[in-house]
Amino acid sequence: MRKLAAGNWKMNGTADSLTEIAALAAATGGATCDILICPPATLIAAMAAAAKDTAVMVGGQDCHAKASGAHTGDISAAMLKDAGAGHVILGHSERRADHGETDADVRAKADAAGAAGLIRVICVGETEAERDAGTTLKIIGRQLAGSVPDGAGAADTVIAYEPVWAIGTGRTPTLNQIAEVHDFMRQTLTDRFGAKAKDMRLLYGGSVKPSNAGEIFATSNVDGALVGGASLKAADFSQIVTALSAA
Ligand SMILES: O=C(CO)COP(=O)(O)O
Repeated sequence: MRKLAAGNWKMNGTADSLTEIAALAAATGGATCDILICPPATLIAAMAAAAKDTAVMVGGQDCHAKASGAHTGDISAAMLKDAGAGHVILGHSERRADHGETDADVRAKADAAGAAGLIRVICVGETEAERDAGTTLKIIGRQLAGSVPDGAGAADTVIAYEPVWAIGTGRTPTLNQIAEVHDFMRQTLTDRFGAKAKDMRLLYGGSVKPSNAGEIFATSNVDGALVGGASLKAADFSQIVTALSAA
């Protein structure tokens, strides 16, 4: 399977940030993994233009479950596609927390994204309280069951495990903890989707940086990363891409 280094710019970036794309493309010329940047929606079209003729792919950070209509401020999957996105992040913990998105909401958005021909990057992850309570695998299992649509396959769906307590904190799970969750996700998805789940990319996200990327990418069933802060600068993200290419 081709691995995936994905960057989530979150609510960061303006037109002047687009210079990072040329720098990223130049620094990752020999990469053997897929490279994706998900900027804020305002930058998708311009980033897609800047990334044309490079290996860098562009994605959205959310979409609405409906195809069109009276939903002020929202963006449909078809609009993302029209702007040049090929992927969309769904169910990020910040959206689950800030906008009250449920597993059912995420699944409906994932269906809409699939119908529009976007690859869905569906996020799951436990809070610190859930980990402390020993319920991590139960939570991940519930989120996978509720958020991933029927019929999902390796070509249209990527799963990102992002422990909420590791996002933007500089804290990461131990490699054993990452392996435990990723092995569990592979098994859970295989139980549901059969052989198709073997090649479904399972990303780790949460305080990935150049200094820890190599060991994380060597961990069982880790097929790439979803990177926040360290994806904003090509100088950092290119090192993560290089580490993934070498893994
Ligand atoms: O939430 C994340 C990516 O979606 C991870 O963010 P950080 O890499 O900044 O911890």
